Amino acid sequence: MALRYLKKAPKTAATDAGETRRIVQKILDEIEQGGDKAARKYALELDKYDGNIVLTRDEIEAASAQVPQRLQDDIRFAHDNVQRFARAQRDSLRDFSVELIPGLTTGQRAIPCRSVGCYVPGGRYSHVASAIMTVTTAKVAGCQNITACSPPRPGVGINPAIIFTADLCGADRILSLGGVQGIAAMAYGLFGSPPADILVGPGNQFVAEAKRILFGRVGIDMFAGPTDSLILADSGADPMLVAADLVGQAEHGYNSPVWLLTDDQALADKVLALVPRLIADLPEVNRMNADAAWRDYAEVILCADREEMASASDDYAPEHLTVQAADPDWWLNRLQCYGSLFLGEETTVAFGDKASGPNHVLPTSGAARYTGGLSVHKYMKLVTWQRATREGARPIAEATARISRLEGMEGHARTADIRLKKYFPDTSFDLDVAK
Ligand SMILES: NC(=O)C1=CN([C@@H]2O[C@H](COP(=O)(O)OP(=O)(O)OC[C@H]3O[C@@H](n4cnc5c(N)ncnc54)[C@H](O)[C@@H]3O)[C@@H](O)[C@H]2O)C=CC1
Ligand SMILES: O=C(O)[C@@H](O)CS(=O)(=O)O
Ligand SMILES: [Zn+2]
Repeated sequence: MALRYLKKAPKTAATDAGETRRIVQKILDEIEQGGDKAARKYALELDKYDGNIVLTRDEIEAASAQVPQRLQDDIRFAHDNVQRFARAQRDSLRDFSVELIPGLTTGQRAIPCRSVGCYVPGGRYSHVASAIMTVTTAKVAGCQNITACSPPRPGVGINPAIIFTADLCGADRILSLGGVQGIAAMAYGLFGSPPADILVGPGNQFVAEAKRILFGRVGIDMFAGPTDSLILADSGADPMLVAADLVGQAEHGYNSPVWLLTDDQALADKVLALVPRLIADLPEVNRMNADAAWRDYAEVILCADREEMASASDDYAPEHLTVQAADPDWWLNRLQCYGSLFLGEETTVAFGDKASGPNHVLPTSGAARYTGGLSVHKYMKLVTWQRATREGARPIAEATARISRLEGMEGHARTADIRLKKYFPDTSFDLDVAK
């Protein structure tokens, strides 16, 4: 059966992409030319901030002292879970060596990137949890030089809880800069920071586009832009929990899609009735975000059965995927495209967002078709090495000479010839390509 849209979105992640690209490219170009001064200009223009950019130790201590003890304890609890999950990831990655043929030993090493730039979003909300996710994971990976940046609030600076968290998790430097200017400062090495080898962290469409444009010149974790979330629910799901979870993630921003796929029309109807009520009950900023996201980006789709639900879900490749349906193991085995999966109503996306351990920096806008979320592995380069004895080199050199000649690469072939001649002077080799 064809999917039946009970609610179809007029907008998608591609809406306004060209305009975003134009804006971001202009800011990047200006900051590359103008350095610190141009970055400061944008901090003033976009975030109404002209204060100190690189936080001093005194400023960090003063900000930390403003964070109430219980909140500090909660942040430490979340940090501990994220750290333990990241350590398990690091331990799943191992160096190895293998003798492929006698005398030829090859190997893999995982080497952490030296210099990391962590973006911590802070425009609409104060994303303390994002500081935990990016900085902690870089630290566990073994990165030596970690810079974090986050948008200052007008005239005041970064939210104190973000400063406390970035420092707790191991940031070596904190910059009061948001958006494209923050990303540019870390990529280009402004304000005395070393240029980043890799930029990580989530952000709005401007931040995500800046990372995308800079990719190649620096590494990036992935395209982690406006949050999106999909729920798979069957007739056994609790409509109130489904509706609350959709609204919970729609509050991220006016462009944060939420999608519901179900094989039960009665459930869909109840959720469709509940969502506007839950949105109306939110505080003002959250309500405005969720209202626009629901109106412009949300979809509710009726499917024939769970197989059709799973297949359609893989096409969306959502950042967050929640299953509120029977037989969680079936879904775990069947689903293939998502950033992070939440099985059963006892867990929910917000748990992963804030405290449970698996990273919340995740691929958006369909990027989950080809990548997972932020992990220790994203900060590590998997490099290879090889060494050989003269006997081990012999068959490799023979094959190399002939393959190189077949390709027309005579210079390559001669690097093999010269070794065979040196190591086996009394042997003659047929190193020509067969005519
Ligand atoms: N994919 C993921 O893993 C996660 C994604 N997010 C997403 O991060 C985003 C956070 O967005 P925000 O609250 O906006 O904070 P943000 O920190 O990403 O962006 C704020 C900055 O945007 C810049 N900006 C605002 N308007 C601009 C304009 N017209 N032109 C150029 N620059 C402009 C300002 O410089 C400001 O500092 C949300 O979309 C949220 O869904 C958040 C957490 C995780
Ligand atoms: O996209 C995400 O992962 C966000 O939902 C994380 S948070 O809720 O902003 O912490
Ligand atoms: Zn969230």
